[in-house]
Amino acid sequence: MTGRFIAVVGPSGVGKDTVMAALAKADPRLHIVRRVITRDPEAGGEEFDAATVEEFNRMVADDAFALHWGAHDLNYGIPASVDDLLRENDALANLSRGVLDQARMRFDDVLVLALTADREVLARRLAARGRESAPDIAKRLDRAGCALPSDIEVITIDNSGPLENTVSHAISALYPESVYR
Ligand SMILES: Nc1ncnc2c1ncn2[C@@H]1O[C@H](COP(=O)(O)OP(=O)(O)O)[C@@H](O)[C@H]1O
Ligand SMILES: O=P(O)(O)OC[C@H]1O[C@H](OP(=O)(O)OP(=O)(O)O)[C@H](O)[C@@H]1O
Repeated sequence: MTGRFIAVVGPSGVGKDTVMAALAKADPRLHIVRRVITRDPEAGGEEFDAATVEEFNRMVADDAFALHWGAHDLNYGIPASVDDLLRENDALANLSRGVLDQARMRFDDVLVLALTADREVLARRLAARGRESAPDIAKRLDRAGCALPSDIEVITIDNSGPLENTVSHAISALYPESVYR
């Protein structure tokens, strides 16, 4: 594998999916990993493959996932086919902070892109996104302070400001040797 597995992490509403989409649009070296989620296929937001809990459990039993976890009463999986993508490309995956240690064991080259924003910004963005109910938003905000492992390479970027700033900062940090824009 020559590509890097770039785990995009941060609290709910910080902008992980939005930043990933903007990064993939801005730089052809970056490819988004499409997740399998036990979420209503009509829920909106990121593009994902919807599965029922039964289908998801079958995929776990069949070793179809490189990584999988549970959060927000949902199951999430990174398909094992990510290995094909990593043969030639860098891959961006929206990950739980809770599976970073597992990611490090599963992939040769893992880099963490940690996005941050103030709690007020998170609350405003989650309300504006409109995908979750008020109690679900409150639960998500309660996880905003979740810690990262200390012994892993992390690029931390504040996404409180304009998206373009986050994108140019991230690309310079991911490809410091290149002037590509
Ligand atoms: N830099 C930004 N400036 C303004 N709004 C943003 C920015 N980044 C993300 N958003 C908005 O915040 C909301 C949450 O973003 P999303 O990508 O769904 O976050 P996450 O995947 O981390 O939960 C979305 O409505 C998105 O359009
Ligand atoms: O353990 P944590 O680091 O808190 O992350 C928990 C989950 O939250 C995010 O999911 P999802 O993209 O569904 O939620 P979000 O869009 O609200 O961030 C992330 O991808 C994890 O699946």
